[in-house]
Amino acid sequence: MDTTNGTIITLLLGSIGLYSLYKLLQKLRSGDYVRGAVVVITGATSGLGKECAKVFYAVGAHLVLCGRSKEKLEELVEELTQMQLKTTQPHKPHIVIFDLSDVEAVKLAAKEILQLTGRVDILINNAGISYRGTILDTKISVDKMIMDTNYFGPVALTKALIPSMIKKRRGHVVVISSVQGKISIPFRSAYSASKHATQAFFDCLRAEMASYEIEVTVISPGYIKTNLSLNAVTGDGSNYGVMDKNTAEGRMPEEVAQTILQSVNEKRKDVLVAGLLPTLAVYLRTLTPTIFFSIMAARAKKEAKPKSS
Ligand SMILES: NC(=O)C1=CN([C@@H]2O[C@H](COP(=O)(O)OP(=O)(O)OC[C@H]3O[C@@H](n4cnc5c(N)ncnc54)[C@H](OP(=O)(O)O)[C@@H]3O)[C@@H](O)[C@H]2O)C=CC1
Ligand SMILES: CCCCCCCCCCCCCCCC(=O)OCC(=O)COP(=O)(O)O
Repeated sequence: MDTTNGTIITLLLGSIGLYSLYKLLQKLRSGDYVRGAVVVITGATSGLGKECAKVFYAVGAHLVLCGRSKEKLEELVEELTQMQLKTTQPHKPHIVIFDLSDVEAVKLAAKEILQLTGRVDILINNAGISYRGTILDTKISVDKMIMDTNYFGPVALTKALIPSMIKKRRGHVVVISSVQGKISIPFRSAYSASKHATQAFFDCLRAEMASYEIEVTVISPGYIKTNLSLNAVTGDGSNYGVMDKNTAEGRMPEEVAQTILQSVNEKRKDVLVAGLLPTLAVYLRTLTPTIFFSIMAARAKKEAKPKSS
């Protein structure tokens, strides 16, 4: 081995060593960020929200679990308190019940949260509902319901809680958007619009909060194996009630919850949690929109149900 090769190998090993040390220090420091932090999670009754509750509880967060069903939240608290934890002092989670689509109920819930805990360190806006339908056959009341739940609810909750973060000059707002917050696919108009609005609002919030040391993380997952499609609504407001193949074959919610914890620890700003095709689709939409629009039009044509007359 000549001197040049030797130097290159030494530099390479040195860099790997330094990088590993940096990652280790980051991991050690990040443990403190969530341990003991008051973490509010919406949509904790099911799917991704429930898994976030488990993952954040396991690292010592002081949870406030939000949802519409008291029974399901109480079951989750029971499940959490049965968990064998490495942290010495687990905090008993609080539960707060409200419907996110009702802005007045959201404001009251925010007050209740602050009365219970005195502060919020991390807010995870996770709850959401999806939809299946054609634009022409979808009632405007359904468009509004989706926007109320997926957009105005998280916006109202964030607005009500963020002044308490500003006072403390500490806080982190996370929102679970979707790949569909970056690209629109056919027959998801209301859902996709609500997620695009979410992306825009929280990008703006990030800029406005930078001077207060408040972090904003937008998470945009691809398909996750949850009840999202089963709970989706159709254009007339009825339940869709189907476990879609894409959803059933999606990522496991516990894996996505871990990514969310890591993103919070690393104070990441915008996180796409998706496979190759959706990721390419996001780039295609930006770089060559005409091609993307043609692919979507072909998809709409292929998936459209034939009209009976
Ligand atoms: N699963 C997927 O493929 C993907 C999901 N996402 C997003 O992840 C988030 C979590 O969804 P996921 O876990 O998959 O789906 P689930 O249907 O399993 O969970 C949705 C959660 O949102 C709650 N929720 C719905 N409507 C309301 C409301 N009006 N008020 C209060 N809570 C409400 C539900 O509560 P309740 O039990 O009361 O119905 C439930 O806890 C959503 O924002 C979704 O858009 C993003 C990308 C992909
Ligand atoms: C150079 C080659 C580029 C090829 C690009 C082809 C484009 C392929 C289209 C891919 C579309 C991906 C859509 C992903 C949608 C998604 O992951 O949504 C997540 C959700 O929020 C799921 O909600 P839903 O209610 O729709 O189940």
